[in-house]
Amino acid sequence: MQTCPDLKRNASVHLCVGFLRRTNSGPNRKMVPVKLLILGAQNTGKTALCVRFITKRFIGEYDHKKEVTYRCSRLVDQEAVEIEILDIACKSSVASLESSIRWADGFLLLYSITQRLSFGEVQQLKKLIDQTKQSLVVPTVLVANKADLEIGREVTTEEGQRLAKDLRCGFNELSVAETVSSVEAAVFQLIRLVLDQQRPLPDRRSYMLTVRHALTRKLTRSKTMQW
Ligand SMILES: Nc1nc2c(ncn2[C@@H]2O[C@H](COP(=O)(O)OP(=O)(O)OP(=O)(O)O)[C@@H](O)[C@H]2O)c(=O)[nH]1
Repeated sequence: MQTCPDLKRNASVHLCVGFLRRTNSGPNRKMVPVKLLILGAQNTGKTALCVRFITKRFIGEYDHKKEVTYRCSRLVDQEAVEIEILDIACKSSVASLESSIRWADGFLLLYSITQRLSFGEVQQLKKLIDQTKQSLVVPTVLVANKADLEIGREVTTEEGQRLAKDLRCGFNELSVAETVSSVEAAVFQLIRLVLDQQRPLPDRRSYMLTVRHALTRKLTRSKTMQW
């Protein structure tokens, strides 16, 4: 296993993957910014997931003292997306946690299948997210990590699926250590949820026009009746 003690030493890490070089999108193409926050109990693999997504490598141990913002650019369904993932310090105050929640557009909620306590913690975290965001729909994906440690499993896949349904989240059970593709799939699923929420409703304009016409007709009719 490789160690990476410096990753959490810098307040912000800029790991920009060469997206523009790999695609035919020109430099003038407008990127959509998407801000993600990864949350979960200690030792669930939050930093490992971020580093895996950004670098495709699994690094065993990290220094956990400071928060880190990971940055990269990816194409998601032909959309150029500028991604920021905030991995906060494990001993953050509630005030700083709430401020990070306000900053983010979407949330990765991580628990470890070998740690039942971490499963309980994601429920508390989702409650705090909903209270802080005060929005009916908050893009969130629940990630059950360490699926390679079947022998130490304390949370079943069905329990994870049920919780995701209750919390109205996406769900992925995976092993950051074993597969990079499932990590990418989970992050992309969240990005899609964020992009969907940011897109204007396709029929919002026509709906507004319909309402306007109906109101105009009603006003004209009532005027006619008055005269
Ligand atoms: N077996 C296994 N170990 C993993 C997996 N993901 C992470 N780990 C290990 O779990 C430990 C914790 O991972 P971290 O990424 O440091 O966890 P964290 O949630 O960022 O921890 P804190 O910053 O303390 O909250 C490390 O030893 C990782 O190597 C996985 O999928 N399988």
